[in-house]
Amino acid sequence: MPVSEYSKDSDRTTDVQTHDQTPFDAIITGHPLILKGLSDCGFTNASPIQVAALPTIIAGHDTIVEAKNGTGKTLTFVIPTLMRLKLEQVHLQTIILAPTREIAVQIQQCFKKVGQHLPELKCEYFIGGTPVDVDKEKAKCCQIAVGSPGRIKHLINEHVLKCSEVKSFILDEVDRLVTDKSFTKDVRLIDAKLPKLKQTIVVSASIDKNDMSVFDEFMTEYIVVKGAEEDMNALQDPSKFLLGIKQYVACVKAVSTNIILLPAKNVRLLNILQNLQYTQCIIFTNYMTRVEAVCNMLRDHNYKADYIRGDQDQSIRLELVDRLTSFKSKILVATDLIARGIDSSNVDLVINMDCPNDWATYLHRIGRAGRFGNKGNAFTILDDDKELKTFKNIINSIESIKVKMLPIAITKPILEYADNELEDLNLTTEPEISPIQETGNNVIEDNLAKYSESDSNSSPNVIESNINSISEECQPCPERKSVYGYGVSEKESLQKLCKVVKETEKKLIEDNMVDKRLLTEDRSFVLFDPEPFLEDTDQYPEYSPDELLEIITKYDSDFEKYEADKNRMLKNTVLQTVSENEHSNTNQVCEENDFTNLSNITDKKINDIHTDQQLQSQHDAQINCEDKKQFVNEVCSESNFSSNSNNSVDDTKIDTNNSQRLRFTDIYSLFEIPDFSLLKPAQHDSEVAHSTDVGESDVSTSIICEKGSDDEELLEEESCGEEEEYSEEGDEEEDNCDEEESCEEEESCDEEEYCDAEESCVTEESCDEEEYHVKQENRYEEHSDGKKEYEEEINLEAENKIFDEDITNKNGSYDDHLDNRGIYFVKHNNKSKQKSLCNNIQEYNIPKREEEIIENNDQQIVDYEILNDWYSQWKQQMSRIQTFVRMSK
Ligand SMILES: Nc1ncnc2c1ncn2[C@@H]1O[C@H](COP(=O)(O)OP(=O)(O)OP(=O)(O)O)[C@@H](O)[C@H]1O
Repeated sequence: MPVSEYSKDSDRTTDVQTHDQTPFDAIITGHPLILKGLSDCGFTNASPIQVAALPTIIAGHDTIVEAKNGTGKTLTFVIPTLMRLKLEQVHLQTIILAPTREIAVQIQQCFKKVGQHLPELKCEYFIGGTPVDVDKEKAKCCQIAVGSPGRIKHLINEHVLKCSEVKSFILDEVDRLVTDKSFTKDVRLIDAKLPKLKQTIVVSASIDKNDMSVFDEFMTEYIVVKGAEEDMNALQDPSKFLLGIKQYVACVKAVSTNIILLPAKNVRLLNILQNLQYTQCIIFTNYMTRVEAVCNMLRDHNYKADYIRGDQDQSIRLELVDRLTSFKSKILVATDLIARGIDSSNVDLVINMDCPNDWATYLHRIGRAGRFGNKGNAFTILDDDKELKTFKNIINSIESIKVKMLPIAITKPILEYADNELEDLNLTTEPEISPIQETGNNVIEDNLAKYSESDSNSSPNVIESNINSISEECQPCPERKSVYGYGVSEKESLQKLCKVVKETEKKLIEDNMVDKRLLTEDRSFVLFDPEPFLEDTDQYPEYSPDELLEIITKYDSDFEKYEADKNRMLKNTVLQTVSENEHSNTNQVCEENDFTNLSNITDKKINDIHTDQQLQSQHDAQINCEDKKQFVNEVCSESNFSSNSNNSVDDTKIDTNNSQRLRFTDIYSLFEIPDFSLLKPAQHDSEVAHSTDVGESDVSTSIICEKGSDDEELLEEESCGEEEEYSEEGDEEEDNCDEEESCEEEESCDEEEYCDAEESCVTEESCDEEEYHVKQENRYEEHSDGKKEYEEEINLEAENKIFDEDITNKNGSYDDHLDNRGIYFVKHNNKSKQKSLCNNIQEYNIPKREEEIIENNDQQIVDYEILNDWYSQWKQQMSRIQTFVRMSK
């Protein structure tokens, strides 16, 4: 039934009804204009959470507000904020943070509506993706600032938003703001700028009990207010789910490849849409790339559909949300960008095309339907194997959830199925199948294990040599899909690889080889070869590591069948390298030259390949020689870097008492990632200087010169989106200023904190696109100004006080250019190197700033060589990791 037909108050669920209707004027006294505003918006009676929270918040207590989606939490802070506002004073009095720009705009609109009779009210939104100049104007006489943390932090740091008179600080969707480390830093920074004496209100529908301690940081004493529990109905309804939403799972047969799975899900989607009446629908997918595809598919079937995702221009995004909330769009296909907060009262159908990443995401997604006690339906389309299991695991952690299974063949309109006609989703999770029972003829048996067994005469590889310690720890559930060795699951394995990547980056940062603010979590993994995982390789750089991790994890093993020959060869390539390392370099300490030495590139690579060929022909006579040649050519042409024989670790330094450490070391060795912990930081400058002296300038500039190279393209492609948005939106000044923030962050955030933030990105199962986008946004805001970064590098003293300065000067753009290409800054003290760099820059019509550089006494300049080497090597390492991932399926 369309919402409009049952939207009378009495038809709403008890989620939003108190047993004795409480009119707002019973709670709010002395504010007739606010009451008038409420009444004009159609808000007469308060919802249970409003009844519970308003008195506490009006009384000035720090408060945690937790209530189901769509039950009216926004008004719990909008009303008290308006009540305490000193309208005659034009300075900033309240700051409200939200994790997405769209939510921020929505909150600001709510203030405007409820405060429509307060002519002096000045409530503005401040979000990334909009011109910062305009924000600066708006900030001048703003009383209530609502925004995304990045932009608000920026404006505070620029002293545009002045915090000294702020009386209340509100965090909407607080669980996101305080658990997503990319927000946490900003939130902390903002909080630190606000007066100690203020009221803090935090709000969410999904506060995890385990995360409560984090609030101690923001509030000393607080009151927790929960909507449902305060309400009489709470006893019957302790769950977090809205009573008005019926939840269904619709399965499709698990098939061998994603390429088949997606069309199968599309069929199911169409099937649902055809068998259901709905007013408005939001379809969520986990992947940015699918949003448009699903939307186009729907349009092909004559559905009126829009799509929204994070890489769209901000004005388009806002327009799309507006189309949804003003009921102009019937179906909106979206990423998790709008999973939270967005309120469109006519949405009564939510369809998940993929399994949400966690219970909170599921909760928020389906909470887009059933707003304020309306009824709605939520469907989650899953394959009947892995995805179904994952889904069960996710929702199992939520109390009182009821999900029905939709029959495979829908024979009548879905809502005509009586409850007893549909199976309950059995939430008992099935135990993982022991991989041992599945070996035999299975094509996806553990290639690594197979290799170890079948080729026992060959030199032992590092994995094999450490099998015992690993299996001891992981027994009794060994799994076959491991890139790590026996007893480690594929997922765990991949997560460990992810950690290794992070660990390596961290060490690079610690050794001052790269600038930590430019080494982001997205950098390394974009260097994976996308070909086997994604249909549309152009989209590849848009994936965050966590998304990639998930893609890889979910990637179907049947691909092995198609790529078997190639994989076998790659397998041998890697194993042979491992074997060589084991033999020849066991006791060599990894040296920094491993990274900078690019000599013997092609020869060594060809040698590797030849060795592989021999090995391959011994092992597999079926491989076609022509294919092999082609493969060799492919590898030679795509790789400009060879395995470096010095890249082994010193086995004697492995701490055998620490299996975790041991495993990391194995991986370093296996993938030839130098163990940076064995590097002496002091070596850095001298070694770089040495490599500069031997005339590597060609190499050093190759990132700049080889415009067509893969690395180059990837870097450009990745940075291009940022640049586009950045320049289009006129955020230069913002980014100028953000350098200050970075400095300040560096001062205030210790290394550990930084590492935590990095780590968080690793452990999240999949980075949703909203998150990705917001992270990107934060990154632009923090990092985009290469010039500023450069100045930081060369002027450490200024760095310490930069926060207090009002930086408005605009220098040349050459460093911007560098930054936009994703190239890192590295300290260096070689002037000739610096000069050649500047010349190269000039070739590309980039304004040069040679004098400025040379005049600098710190002699710290940008060095591309090391970065080029690093990228090349990293790329190769990543492709090897990927190869192992493929092999091990
Ligand atoms: N007292 C009220 N009477 C009628 N409608 C209300 C009342 N309070 C809120 N609403 C409406 O309910 C809808 C949901 O409110 P709101 O967006 O504040 O929910 P929420 O709890 O913040 O949801 P979410 O957790 O999804 O962000 C909005 O359309 C709002 O206008």
